[in-house]
Amino acid sequence: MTNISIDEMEQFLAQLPKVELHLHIEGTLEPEMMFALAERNGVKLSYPDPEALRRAYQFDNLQSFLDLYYQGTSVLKTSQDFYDLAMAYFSRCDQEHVLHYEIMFDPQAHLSRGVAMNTIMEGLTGAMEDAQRKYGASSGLILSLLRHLPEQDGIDALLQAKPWQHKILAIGLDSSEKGNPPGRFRKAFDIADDYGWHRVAHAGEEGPASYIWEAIRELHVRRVDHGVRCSDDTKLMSYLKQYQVPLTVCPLSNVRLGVYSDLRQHNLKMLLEKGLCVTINSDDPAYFGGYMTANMLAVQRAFNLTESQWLQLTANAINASFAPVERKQALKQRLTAAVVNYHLGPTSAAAGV
Ligand SMILES: Nc1ncnc2[nH]cnc12
Ligand SMILES: [Zn+2]
Repeated sequence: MTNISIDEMEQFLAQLPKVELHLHIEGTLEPEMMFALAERNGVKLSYPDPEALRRAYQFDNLQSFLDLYYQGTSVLKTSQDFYDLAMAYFSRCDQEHVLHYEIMFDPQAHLSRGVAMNTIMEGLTGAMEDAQRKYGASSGLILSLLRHLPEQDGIDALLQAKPWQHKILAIGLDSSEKGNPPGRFRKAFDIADDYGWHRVAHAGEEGPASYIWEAIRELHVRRVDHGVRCSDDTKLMSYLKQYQVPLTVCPLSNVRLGVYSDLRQHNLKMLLEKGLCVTINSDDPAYFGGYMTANMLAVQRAFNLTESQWLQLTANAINASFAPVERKQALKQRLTAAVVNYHLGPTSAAAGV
């Protein structure tokens, strides 16, 4: 490939088909929507307006973010609220050519406020079905347990999700990582196994590389959310490479939460070049300053990746997804067609060149 300019590379990234595998739907709650839902539901917020709230988004670490994130969920009360929240993200995905997304939700953050599992699930699944019809996108739901709470609280949430088990793709594990090792959630993950779900967990975001091992060995996770601390352990890096265990890396999140002081210090390029299955994701875009494309552009500005590295990152995300084989094939075809189209123009792509 010939060298292309920074502007051309940014255009290339903007039009590239994308797959997002690490996204908390509650983390897409933009301040404007938070205020609109607060008004609709009679909830009082502790900031005067969306701008003041946005100014408060200065985080020292994961916990300082989570404190605001959980406060934000207080405006989500009805199925319509969950529907509107999800639909806003899906519409954004359509604009950014995100063709497949696997979204996490935190039921315990809502059940504890008296919002029923049916309310959450009706809203989210309704939006997913409409997004499939309207945009042709495919999606999946990951029920994520809050690791700062006792395992039994998570098990109770899982039992309430049983009637919805066929609408959920995977179990996840998130929230405050330090001091909350994955091994504590073995029984909960066994229940998810009985439901036929896949398994993922946040590990090695702020917590040590040993939590990544633990998530793999004790929770049998199929992919690791974040996982960037794997670079502290060379044996672990070799394992992740050998078994192509996907890492759902979230660049802007890692900088906003102080995991890296600057994107140029991030290890994602090194991990990619060593052959690990790295993917790029947005985590909580309303809080961290950007959705998929913004994350990709920030990575490009920091690392000046090649086109083939971007194709690798996207192929990794397709392979790492829980989409059915036929859908993965269709996504790969869309990726190839978009690249041909970008370089040779739409006629060539349509002719199957
Ligand atoms: N980045 C993150 N880490 C852990 N838990 C989360 N919940 C929402 N975003 C999270
Ligand atoms: Zn996350």
